[in-house]
Amino acid sequence: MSEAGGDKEAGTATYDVIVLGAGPVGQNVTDRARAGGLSVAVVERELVGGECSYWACVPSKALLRPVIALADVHRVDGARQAVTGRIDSERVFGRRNHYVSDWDDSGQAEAVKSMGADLFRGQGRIDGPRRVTVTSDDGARRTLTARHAVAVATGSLPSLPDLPGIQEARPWTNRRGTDSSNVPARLAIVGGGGVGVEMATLWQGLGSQVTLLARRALLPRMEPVAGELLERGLTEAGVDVRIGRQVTALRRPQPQGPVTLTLDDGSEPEVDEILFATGRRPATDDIGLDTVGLTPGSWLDVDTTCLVREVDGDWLYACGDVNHRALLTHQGKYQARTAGDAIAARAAGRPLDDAPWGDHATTADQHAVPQVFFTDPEAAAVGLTAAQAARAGHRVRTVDVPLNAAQGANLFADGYRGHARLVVDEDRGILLGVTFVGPGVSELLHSATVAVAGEVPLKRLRHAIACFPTVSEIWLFLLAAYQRERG
Ligand SMILES: Cc1cc2nc3c(=O)[nH]c(=O)nc-3n(C[C@H](O)[C@H](O)[C@H](O)COP(=O)(O)OP(=O)(O)OC[C@H]3O[C@@H](n4cnc5c(N)ncnc54)[C@H](O)[C@@H]3O)c2cc1C
Ligand SMILES: NC(=O)c1ccc[n+]([C@@H]2O[C@H](COP(=O)([O-])OP(=O)(O)OC[C@H]3O[C@@H](n4cnc5c(N)ncnc54)[C@H](O)[C@@H]3O)[C@@H](O)[C@H]2O)c1
Repeated sequence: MSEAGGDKEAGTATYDVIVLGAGPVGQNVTDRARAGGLSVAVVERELVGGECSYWACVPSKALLRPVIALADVHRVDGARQAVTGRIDSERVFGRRNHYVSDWDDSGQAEAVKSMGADLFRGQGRIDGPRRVTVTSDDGARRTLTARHAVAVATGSLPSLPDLPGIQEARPWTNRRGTDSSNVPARLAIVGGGGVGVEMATLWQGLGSQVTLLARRALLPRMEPVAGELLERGLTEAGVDVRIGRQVTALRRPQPQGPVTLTLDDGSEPEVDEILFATGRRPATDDIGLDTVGLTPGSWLDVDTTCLVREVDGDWLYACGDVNHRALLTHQGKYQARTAGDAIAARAAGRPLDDAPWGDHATTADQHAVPQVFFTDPEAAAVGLTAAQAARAGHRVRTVDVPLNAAQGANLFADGYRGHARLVVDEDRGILLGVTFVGPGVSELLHSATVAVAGEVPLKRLRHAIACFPTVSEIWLFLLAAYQRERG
């Protein structure tokens, strides 16, 4: 009997729950299933901690923070004069290396074991209902059986367009974009979503001449004002932002030489590296989906408890990026906590609390997903945009206020430039969505998330007083503008 309660024999073992993938999401399923008294096996093929810890959220924010801190200091007279040198990219890379533990996952592997789970290193594949094989690097194969559940938390991979010359160009993805310790003199970035704009901010800040190619507006899933202010910020930082441009082909005749791009306007810019930030695909092509009637390489469609809809028997769950609900670590962890608790409840024969906003429901995935892009300015939003709310059939009123209406914003940064928008459900008198764009707004977002998820009536929000002189006082101006507009 292992610590986690699995019965191990030569090459086989049985657990209550098997978790595929030990990223932040897999670890949270594990934690909650263990808290529910279940034995858990966790299978990881690369690093415990996943993409988030080593090639996405953590290294990108470790690299971005010095760039944004420097920009913030330059907006404060008196402090600006004290900072005269250039950014020290070597030290910034050292900071990043510290936060990714030099790509050594032993600390996180220990954390998984300290939950009382067993960790299996290797490629996990579903092999029919409730069964998983694990093939380790040396080819050894084990078979694990789950009494109650298999939870897929295998994340996502970069999705690259099929362009002539793309292989020869050896493009960067989020991997080299976050683990490189060389600053390319000229870097082209394709894609104006979250990865594209954060990478443009950080590599321009570290000294590259960045060209950002976006076929549509920047941050197209947010309110248009976010993309507009960000385009202005990036341009002022020196990024060559080209909206509406597409790459049609690439050439890199010498492996160490420059890359020549062909654009749809016929121009042929030359760069030293090109980074594709053109979205994600599910990491499900080699996890045995065909053995349970699903299509390899597809996103996994789940119900509110994260149970995969198209599989019978209530045993297959999918959490995090792989279910395509919201490709964000915090949202995946929320799904994981919910699914882990639902697995434990089902295993114990307890009734589920899966009505909207119940303990076993991921209701926030539909109504209150918060997101922050750590750019300059920062872009932060929760819930629906005005366009999404109108499409969903709500009777909507939008309220817009420049963030420098709040004295706290001006004291935070001289010449503060930013914007706040409320999307109000006029029938219910509650907020459907909130957007803040400006320096330092990331920490402001949770106030909006509480209001949206809590469906706090606007009448009551008037009594939630923000301190003077903080940026949060923008709530006062937003609510006053709302009252004015309603007459
Ligand atoms: C550049 C970048 C920056 C980002 N920044 C943020 C941010 O600031 N905030 C935020 O909320 N989100 C951010 N995201 C999104 C975030 O990284 C993902 O939402 C998050 O990593 C999803 O977690 P996950 O556990 O589902 O997947 P992952 O973190 O991808 O982990 C999946 C794990 O499963 C393992 N695995 C896969 N297949 C198998 C298999 N067959 N067998 C065994 N193991 C397997 C993988 O090796 C990996 O360790 C960012 C993404 C990118 C690309
Ligand atoms: N701070 C954060 O929370 C954060 C940061 C980065 C990424 N993320 C998440 O990670 C996920 C992946 O981010 P992403 O930016 O790679 O994906 P994305 O889907 O957000 O953006 C990809 C962009 O690339 C464009 N695109 C797609 N194919 C293209 C092509 N052939 N040519 C030109 N443009 C093309 C799309 O129009 C889109 O605007 C997102 O869900 C994002 O929310 C989160």
